Amino acid sequence: MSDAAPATTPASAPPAADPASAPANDAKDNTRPLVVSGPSGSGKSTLLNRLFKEFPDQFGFSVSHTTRLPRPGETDGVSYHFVTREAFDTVVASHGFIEHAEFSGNCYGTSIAAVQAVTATPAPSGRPRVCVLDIEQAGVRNVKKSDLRARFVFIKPPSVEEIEKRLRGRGTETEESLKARVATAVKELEEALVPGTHDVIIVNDDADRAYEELKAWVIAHYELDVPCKPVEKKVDAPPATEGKKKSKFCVIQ
Ligand SMILES: Nc1ncnc2c1ncn2[C@@H]1O[C@H](COP(=O)(O)OP(=O)(O)OP(=O)(O)O)[C@@H](O)[C@H]1O
Repeated sequence: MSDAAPATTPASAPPAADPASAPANDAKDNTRPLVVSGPSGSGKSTLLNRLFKEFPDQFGFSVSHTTRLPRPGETDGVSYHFVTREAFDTVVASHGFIEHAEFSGNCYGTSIAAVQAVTATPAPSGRPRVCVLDIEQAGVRNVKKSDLRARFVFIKPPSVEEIEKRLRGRGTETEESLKARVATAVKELEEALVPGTHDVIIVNDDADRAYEELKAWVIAHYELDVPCKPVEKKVDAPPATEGKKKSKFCVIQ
């Protein structure tokens, strides 16, 4: 892969000159799921964890379905929707899953209904929580076919070599699974970089810089409560108004 690409590549049409005539597609809408995809090792979890930490309770992952039995401490409807194979197959047959797969004899799936349910539990502001989908390319294609009206962010690694290095460093892969992930990454990158596939492409070369890019993009497309940071006092700042109720959050509109 080339290192020459700009850090952030708007993958959609350029913005309209007059904001008043901006397409409705650009309006902030928390009911639109945020799809974050990218090859294994590109840094999706790293960036999303930072986002969730900085904006607590304002994002949510959907609850997946599984045919495996609950483990001690797991709650149905919270950890997973624990279902029978028959019930799982019914959802498959009705095209109710965005993505599903079988691992070690158990089925797992992300349902469209579960994604929609996330917005039903509002954020502390009362606005809908933003449902985040961390999915693979096949899932991205299915979301595009659905009525979910999602927004698509692609996290691009600086190079395939860097993915391999990071996955080795993460220490979660066997040599075999590592090779498989790298091979999949090459294919995913080819497909994902076709213009129009994603709304924005963020190159995760430097985690701090990539996070700032992601955060700015998310704030521009969703209504979030931004926790206020203490502002440094300026010498000529006007005196604070006494008795005024202070809010914990600044709302970015
Ligand atoms: N910009 C970066 N520079 C260096 N290392 C990074 C960077 N971003 C993430 N990493 C590291 O790379 C490894 C893979 O990151 P992460 O687990 O976030 O990837 P992922 O895309 O979520 O992967 P998977 O799809 O397999 O879950 C982690 O060890 C993480 O700490």
